Amino acid sequence: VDQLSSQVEDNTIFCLLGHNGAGKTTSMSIMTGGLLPDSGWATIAGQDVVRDKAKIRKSLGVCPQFDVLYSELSCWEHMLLYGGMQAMEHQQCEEEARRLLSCLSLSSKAHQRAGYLSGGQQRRLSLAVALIGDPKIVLLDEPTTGLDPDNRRKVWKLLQAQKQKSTIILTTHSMEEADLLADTIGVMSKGKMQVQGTSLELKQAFGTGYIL
Ligand SMILES: Nc1ncnc2c1ncn2[C@@H]1O[C@H](COP(=O)(O)OP(=O)(O)OP(=O)(O)O)[C@@H](O)[C@H]1O
Repeated sequence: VDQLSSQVEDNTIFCLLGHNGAGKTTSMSIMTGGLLPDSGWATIAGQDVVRDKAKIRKSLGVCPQFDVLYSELSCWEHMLLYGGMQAMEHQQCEEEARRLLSCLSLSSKAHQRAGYLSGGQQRRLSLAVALIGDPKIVLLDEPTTGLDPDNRRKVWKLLQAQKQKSTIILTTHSMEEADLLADTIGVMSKGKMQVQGTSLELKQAFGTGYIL
């Protein structure tokens, strides 16, 4: 990642769009504190991602590119565990867990162990875990990869509603997804941010329109 400079407004969705190897996950890892930048800096709500990592993590929800779930814990137990980490009160945590599992069509799997879920179900559980407790900032690395069209739409609906409570940064390969969800789109290639703007601005600048 080279000379990346970007700013995301509160309660908006920022989509980082780019091909395989563009540098999206690397950028996300720097924001979560998983990777140290060689130079430069990033702040979340005014706090430095390296220096104030512990403080930032309290207001961060993360869905990594590859699901990091506990195979022996059920969906429900995952929700309670992560809700607890967000210091949610028990009853509120249960209500929120029920709501999120229902929005992501996982209610019938609530008491199934994560190790026995399908790939798409695990992906949705990873997303539910990232959203519980309404973290101020939500970082989602390709949250809809591997989902069927119906579930992808459910995720889009959930994220659009979540915007009222969180600022969301997500990576995707899908132009359709970025177009539908994003308030601002950043297009990355070869480690650099090539262009940023709203969908309309990008279409006006680069779109050729349709020829019938
Ligand atoms: N730990 C690492 N050390 C060295 N190079 C790395 C490391 N991790 C990733 N890279 C390289 O950095 C580049 C960007 O990788 P990154 O995972 O950020 O891409 P991406 O945009 O998320 O791609 P994808 O869509 O395939 O997930 C790739 O060329 C990759 O090989």
